Amino acid sequence: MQKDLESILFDEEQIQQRIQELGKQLAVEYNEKNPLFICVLKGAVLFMADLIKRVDVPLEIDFMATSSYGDASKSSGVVRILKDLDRPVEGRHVVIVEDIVDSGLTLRYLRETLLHRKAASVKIVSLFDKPEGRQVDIEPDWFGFRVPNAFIVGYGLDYAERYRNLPYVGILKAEIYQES
Ligand SMILES: O=P(O)(O)OC[C@H]1O[C@H](OP(=O)(O)OP(=O)(O)O)[C@H](O)[C@@H]1O
Ligand code: HPA
Ligand SMILES: [Mg+2]
Repeated sequence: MQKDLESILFDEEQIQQRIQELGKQLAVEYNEKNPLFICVLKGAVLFMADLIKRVDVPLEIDFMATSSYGDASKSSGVVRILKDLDRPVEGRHVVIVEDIVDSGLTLRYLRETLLHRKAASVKIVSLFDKPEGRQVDIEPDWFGFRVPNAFIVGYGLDYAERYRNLPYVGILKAEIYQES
């Protein structure tokens, strides 16, 4: 699969090292708040699994699935909830765990939805931030790495559902998403 990548941006060790740092920061912020960490499926599944092991305070987890890219490399602009949370968030300190903030449309929708449901607080941790992709005004409260304005895959991030299982992250060759 590596032959489909133009370059590797972050290897396994760099990713794990950065997640450890983020975990420590989150543990300081959420000590004694019993936060609810919400994983935004599917892309954030690897990050969520590695992150929560590094947040050494009591917390709970839940999952939501959204889709706006489908099999494309550009957002459709419409965010759909494919799977909702199991339990109410009213009164909870919520941390949205994302793999990437690109246009920002997914996160804006999720943040508004959770605030509307009366969460006590809603903050965002994203492993990757692509500021040049932004279409709406939203920023993660914590992020792991800035990435260039290119389509990246690996470590949960897909193109047409592929490449999620790469343990590293890289830029997908343009010819791969232009051929289909
Ligand atoms: O900032 P945005 O432009 O909204 O892009 C970010 C979102 O897009 C991707 O999800 P996608 O809709 O592809 O679903 P997936 O996680 O199942 O791949 C990614 O995992 C983020 O959730
Ligand atoms: O660069 C990206 N790669 C994969 N999925 C994405 N969803 C938003 N941006 C990206
Ligand atoms: Mg996707």
